[in-house]
Amino acid sequence: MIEPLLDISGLSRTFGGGKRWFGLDRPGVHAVQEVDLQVMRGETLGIVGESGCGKSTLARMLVGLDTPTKGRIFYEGNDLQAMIRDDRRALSRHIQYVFQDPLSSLNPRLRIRDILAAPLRHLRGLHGHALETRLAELLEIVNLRPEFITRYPHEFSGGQAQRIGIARALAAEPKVLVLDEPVSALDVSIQAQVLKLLKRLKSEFDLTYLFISHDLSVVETISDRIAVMYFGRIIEQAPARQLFQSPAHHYTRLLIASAPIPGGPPIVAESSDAELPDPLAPPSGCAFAPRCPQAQEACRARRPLLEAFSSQSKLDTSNIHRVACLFPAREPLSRDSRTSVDETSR
Ligand SMILES: Nc1ncnc2c1ncn2[C@@H]1O[C@H](COP(=O)(O)OP(=O)(O)OP(=O)(O)O)[C@@H](O)[C@H]1O
Repeated sequence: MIEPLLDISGLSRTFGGGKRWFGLDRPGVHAVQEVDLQVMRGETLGIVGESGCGKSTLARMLVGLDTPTKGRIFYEGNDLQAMIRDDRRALSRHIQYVFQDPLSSLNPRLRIRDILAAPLRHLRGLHGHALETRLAELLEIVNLRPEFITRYPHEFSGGQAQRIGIARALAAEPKVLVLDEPVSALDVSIQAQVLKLLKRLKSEFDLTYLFISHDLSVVETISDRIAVMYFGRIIEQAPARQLFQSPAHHYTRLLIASAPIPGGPPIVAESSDAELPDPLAPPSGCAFAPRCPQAQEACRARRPLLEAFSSQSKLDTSNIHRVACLFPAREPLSRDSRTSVDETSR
C-alpha cells in the first residue's frame, strides 16, 4: 500500500468557547471539524469551499501557523504534534505556505534580496557565494529579472509579488506547497500565468500541492483530486474530472452550478438559500440541511453517512476514489464499488 505523504486525521480547530462565569457555556467557532485527508506524493489536492468554511484554518495548521484543538497531522509517517520543537522545525521546512495576498505577505521594509536570503540562511544554511548563486537561481526559476533583487515589494505588480512569494517558499526546498488562494487577488490573465508557473514548478521540483481556493474553475485547472469543504468539514472528495462530471453531494452541485465550467455538464442549482450557517449557532444534524433541496428529517437530526467509493471492497484510504454524503437519496451508484463509513466513527 502506498503511504500518503501527508495524512491528516480527525483534525479540528475551535476558536473561543468554553465556560463563562456563572457556569454558562460560551459558544466557540468550530472552524475545522474532524477533517480526514490523505495527500499522496506528487499529487495536487484542491480544497474548495465558500469563504468562511475553514480552508485557511486547515492550511495554517498544516504549516504550524495554528495549533489543532484535536487530531493529528502525519508527514511521511511522522506525527508533527508529537515531535519535539527542533525536529519539528527541521521537518517543517518541507511544508511551505504561499499566502493569498502577495503584497501584504512580504515585509515592505525589506528588499527582495533580504526576503529571499532569510530562508536560504536559516533553513538551508547558505552564506556568501553559495547564497548569491541561489538567490539568482530563485529569481530565474520564477521568471523574474535579476535586477529585481534590489527592489522593494511595493515596486512590483500583484503577479510579480506572488512570484516572489513562491520563490520564498521554494527557498526552503520544500516537498509540499500549501497554496492558500494563491491567485485570488490577481487579474484573470495574471492568474493563468501564475497557474502555468505553478504547474511547471511542480514537475520540475517534484512537488506536492495542496491548492486552496473558493474558485472551483481555478481549482479544476490544477487539481488531480478535489476535496469540497463545507462549514469546517470535508463533505466530498473525488478525482477532479469525476467531481465535475458527477458531483455526488448537493453542495458540490450547487458550487458547480454557481461557477459553471466551460464545456462542463449543465447542472441546475437546486437551492437558492445562499448563506453559510452562523458559526456561533450551527444547525443540528447536517450543517447543509437548511440549504439542501433534498434534506430529510434525519438530516436535521444527525449528520449523514459518508460513502467511500473504493476499487477494493475493504476501506483503504490510499485507494478511495471519492467520499460523499450517502443521503439524502439520489440516483443509486453501482453497489459493488461502495463501502459505507459512518462519519462519526471515523
Ligand atoms: N483567529 C480566529 N478567531 C476566531 N475565529 C476565527 C479565527 N480564524 C478564523 N476564524 C473563524 O473560523 C471560520 C473559518 O475561517 P477561515 O478563515 O479558516 O475560512 P476560509 O474558508 O479560509 O475563509 P476565507 O476564504 O474568507 O479566508 C470563520 O467562521 C472565521 O470567522
